[in-house]
Amino acid sequence: MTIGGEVTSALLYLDDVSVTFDGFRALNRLSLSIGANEMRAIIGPNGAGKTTMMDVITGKTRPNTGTALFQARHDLTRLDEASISQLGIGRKFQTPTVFDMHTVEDNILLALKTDRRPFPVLFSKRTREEKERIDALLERVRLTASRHRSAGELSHGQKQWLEIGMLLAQEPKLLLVDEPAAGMTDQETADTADLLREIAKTASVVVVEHDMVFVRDLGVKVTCLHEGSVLAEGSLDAVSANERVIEVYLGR
Ligand SMILES: Nc1ncnc2c1ncn2[C@@H]1O[C@H](COP(=O)(O)OP(=O)(O)OP(=O)(O)O)[C@@H](O)[C@H]1O
Repeated sequence: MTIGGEVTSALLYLDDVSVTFDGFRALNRLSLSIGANEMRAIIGPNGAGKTTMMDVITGKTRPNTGTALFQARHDLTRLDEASISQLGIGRKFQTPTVFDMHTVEDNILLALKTDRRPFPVLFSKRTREEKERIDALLERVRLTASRHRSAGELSHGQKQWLEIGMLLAQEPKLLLVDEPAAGMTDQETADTADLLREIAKTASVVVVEHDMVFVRDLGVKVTCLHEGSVLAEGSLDAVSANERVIEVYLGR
């Protein structure tokens, strides 16, 4: 493997990655790189390989062939999921997984601690530093006013933000977000785009999304996947005008 400029400057570098399930190629020689503090939107029809790509990055799925490097030196194809998470790669699945019975701020506190057993964490004294970090994270995800409510009472959009706040507590260098706008109101969708843009000032963000209004709002480079490879990449306007993209995805 040659270590060229693109490899060394990229935070995430995928090259020639293939994943086969029972003879079916879910990823087909996929190449993609994400820079530091870059936000990228990934679009594409159902079955294009978007989830499988995220699974390769997080170590859930091993590629049959190809290169997956983080910070030009960590070979993601050889690390397990826990090690990859510790490198600073966080993943937000489509359905929020927060602790409904606990308050919003306790959810953030649980995410801050490495000891995740709720009893010792919630009943131990909070340090000043922890309080400040909780305040800052709640502010960031727009939940300061809801801090004492139980997470189960939040709207769907607020639960998504809480989970993003819990991921931010781990200070990720790369955040993978799967369809954050699904099921959100128009206002929540617009607020989520703002939030992700803010996050991208200090971390890289990969957003898989079908909602084109939201993708336009993000205002970032777009990659369209199809049949496990990159079909088109560039500005949303350029990608949307691509005839193949219209044929396989947008024009449906
Ligand atoms: N564990 C698996 N075993 C067999 N086939 C799989 C497996 N995981 C994914 N696939 C297949 O691989 C292809 C790519 O799936 P993937 O979930 O990555 O697509 P996607 O772009 O995320 O689609 P969607 O937008 O519907 O979530 C699909 O045809 C899917 O059926």
